[in-house]
Amino acid sequence: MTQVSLAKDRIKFLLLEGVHESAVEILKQRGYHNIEYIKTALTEDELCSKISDAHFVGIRSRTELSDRVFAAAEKLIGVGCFCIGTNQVDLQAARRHGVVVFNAPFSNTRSVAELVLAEIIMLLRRVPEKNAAAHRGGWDKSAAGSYEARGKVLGIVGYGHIGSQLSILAEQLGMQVRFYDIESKLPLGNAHAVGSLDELLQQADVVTLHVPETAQTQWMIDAPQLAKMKKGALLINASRGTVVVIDALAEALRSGHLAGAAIDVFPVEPGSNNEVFESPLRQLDNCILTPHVGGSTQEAQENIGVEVAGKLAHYSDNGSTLSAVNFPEVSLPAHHGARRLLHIHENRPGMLTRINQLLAEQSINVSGQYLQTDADLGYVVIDIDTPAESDIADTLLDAMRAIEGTIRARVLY
Ligand SMILES: NC(=O)C1=CN([C@@H]2O[C@H](COP(=O)(O)OP(=O)(O)OC[C@H]3O[C@@H](n4cnc5c(N)ncnc54)[C@H](O)[C@@H]3O)[C@@H](O)[C@H]2O)C=CC1
Ligand SMILES: O=C(O)CCC(=O)C(=O)O
Repeated sequence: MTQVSLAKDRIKFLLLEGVHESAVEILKQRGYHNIEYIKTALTEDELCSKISDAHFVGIRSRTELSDRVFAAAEKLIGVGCFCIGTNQVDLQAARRHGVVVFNAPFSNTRSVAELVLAEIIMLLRRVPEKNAAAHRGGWDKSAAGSYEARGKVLGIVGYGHIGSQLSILAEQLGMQVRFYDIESKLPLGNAHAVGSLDELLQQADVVTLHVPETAQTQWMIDAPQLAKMKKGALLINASRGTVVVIDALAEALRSGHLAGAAIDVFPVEPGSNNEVFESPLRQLDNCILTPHVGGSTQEAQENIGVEVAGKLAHYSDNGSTLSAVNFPEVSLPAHHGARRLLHIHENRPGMLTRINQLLAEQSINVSGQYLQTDADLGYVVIDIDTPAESDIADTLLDAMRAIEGTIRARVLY
């Protein structure tokens, strides 16, 4: 499959799930006006049809980009996840199709940490139940089961960007922070690491989950783990819906083993605000339910829009894959006056030799060459000196396409 450089107005961006308008502004500033903007996620069938003429697609956490979608996306060269998680994208399939995937690894982390901090206080004070009762005309003025955050043990599972920021904020409230992470992490402030998930569950008054969706974190919190938590403890999940077994949690809340929970992410989430949200947790007043809004603040969304749209435009203009999540990373200087050839290939012996042979046969002077490979993918970028009126780059591109093992090739003018 090949892709030549196109005039910017022919490069189509398909933006889904209502990504922030800042993304549209950035793309327009960078000269890209062919933008289709859709507020919801699409089903796989809808997506397969919509994506067929798109060169870039922008999504959030709800859009599944499967192998089938990539197969239908014949022109696609880049994906922007306007969020942190990339579990909704088949990253291996993207590589096989020569599609680079970018995300925004930091921009919404503070927003999640702040929401969780607020939920800790609300749950400790039994606000969800009191609020629900008041809405029904009840008046539950009582201190029973209500506590200060000061002095309580906060157990953080996953001490990454969100977990570690929360750690600092919670210590400001006087909480004692312990965390469990599969990697060795520098404890911030007075926090300290514990050796196992079970240890953390047994010690914490509040357990909060900040892990990515992986095979290891899938259904990590089920009935046996909930049983290990202290009676009257609280659980917060703003990570991924597949980390907690919802039926087990509902039972722990119903039985009173857990005093409360705050859940932002669910195994199945509505694709748009017009769909009904179904969950056994809807019946439980001691559970704060939020519609996957941990990262949904104006600040975070605006910053994410700028960051991810900028990465997509940069890749389109310049070929740079710096900070891509599924591709060999190549950071490239501007290619003023040179034609730039981009070649994505299977990492086989002799690939670079064959490309360089083509250049030598045409007596082309190479002004820059950049190569990065990993186990099975190679990405080489070649700047060639050629007069502006020459069409040698197109000739070379055709020859490069013919090399066995080529996944995708482009030329930038
Ligand atoms: N609710 C929302 O709107 C949002 C949800 N998220 C979710 O939060 C997750 C975490 O975000 P960040 O802190 O930025 O990610 P991060 O990658 O900085 O940190 C994740 C941490 O979890 C650890 N980890 C991985 N597997 C583990 C396991 N099995 N047990 C214990 N620790 C494990 C990692 O070593 C890492 O330190 C994201 O992957 C995303 O799924 C992120 C942003 C917004
Ligand atoms: O805001 C969103 O759409 C998704 C946020 C999220 O879960 C993430 O950044 O991983």
